[in-house]
Amino acid sequence: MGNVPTTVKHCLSYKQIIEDYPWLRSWLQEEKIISDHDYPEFVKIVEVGPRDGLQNEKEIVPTRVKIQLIDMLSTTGLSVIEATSFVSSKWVPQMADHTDVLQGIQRVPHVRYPVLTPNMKGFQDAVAAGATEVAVFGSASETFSRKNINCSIAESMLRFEEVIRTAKDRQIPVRGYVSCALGCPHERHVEPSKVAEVAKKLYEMGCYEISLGDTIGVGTPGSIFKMLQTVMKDVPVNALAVHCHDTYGQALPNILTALQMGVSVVDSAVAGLGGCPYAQGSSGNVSTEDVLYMLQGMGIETGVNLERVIEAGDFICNALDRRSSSKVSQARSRTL
Ligand SMILES: CC(C)(COP(=O)([O-])OP(=O)([O-])OC[C@H]1O[C@@H](n2cnc3c(N)ncnc32)[C@H](O)[C@@H]1OP(=O)([O-])[O-])[C@@H](O)C(=O)NCCC(=O)NCCSC(=O)C[C@@](C)(O)CC(=O)[O-]
Repeated sequence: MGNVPTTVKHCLSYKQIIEDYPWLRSWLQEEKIISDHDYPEFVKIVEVGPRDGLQNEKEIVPTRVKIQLIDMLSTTGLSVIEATSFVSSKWVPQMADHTDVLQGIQRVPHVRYPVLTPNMKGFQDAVAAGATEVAVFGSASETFSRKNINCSIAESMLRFEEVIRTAKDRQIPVRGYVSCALGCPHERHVEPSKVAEVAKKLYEMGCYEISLGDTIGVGTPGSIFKMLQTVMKDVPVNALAVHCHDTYGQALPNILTALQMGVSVVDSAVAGLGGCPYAQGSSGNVSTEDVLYMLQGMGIETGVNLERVIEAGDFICNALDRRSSSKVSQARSRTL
């Protein structure tokens, strides 16, 4: 929220005043009365651990473990937990139990459980299994699109169009992903204009939110700034989310940059699990615990209980017999 003196904060709706008198903002910033950045007051966390976090695990994680993880996450205050994906089990064996997972979890009111659906088959299977929200996933890189979903970007858009249209008829919300938004494991550089083009198409087709994925975690505050600046010309900022992997340790600074630009939806995975099976060498997602700790420190609301997320992280790390990638979780276990 920035550094607003208590008197200003308490006696006036300063945000409203700044909206009514935009010239006041620069004066307040120059006088250091408010921060140079207008951070969102609330950030929605989209927990992708059970899907993005687990899809790349070599050993098949037992279905009951996935269900327990989702059930634990459901008690943390998270409002969105991506549960699984309805993709080919030949391509991603770890997600073969999608129906059992979706039907086995205890759904908590006000928590949404979206699932990935790359095409009509995935969509139909997901709906038959009880999905009430889905996500399509495209790419800004032609090569990654072919390797990940076995079709060109243009073909993927035709597939998604059908999924989105059918979902709309059934009043099922659709989220859209754009992978390789800051770099591709095959083509390396990806032009921000290409990211904007794909994001715009998904948005115009009816996706309510577009998640921009740094699939291989190569982005920096400099590159995410340029990419978001370009995308924001075509898609309103309140429809954008960032999805950062932490390969180069840049995920938190990248998220901070996105927040400074007005983005208020952040994807993250409990315990920093994850990696994409079609992006060799990329590391896990930014950990939910670390994002929450940063947001708490900035006074930004999320509605999510950090301690409970740490417990869910401990549970899944024990089940996988691995140390959490979350710095916050590691620090907490050292100080216990
Ligand atoms: C997209 C497909 C399915 C196309 O797969 P395909 O082989 O090109 O599909 P096809 O239409 O040619 O059909 C071939 C066979 O697959 C079956 N099939 C067809 N569709 C489905 C389906 N939905 N579910 C189950 N089976 C399916 C279909 O029935 C047929 O079966 P057969 O007759 O040979 O027995 C395949 O390429 C696939 O499953 N890819 C996996 C993609 C994936 O899950 N990637 C990881 C997630 S993306 C990601 O992690 C990035 C993200 C989102 O997190 C953001 C970021 O980090 O940037």
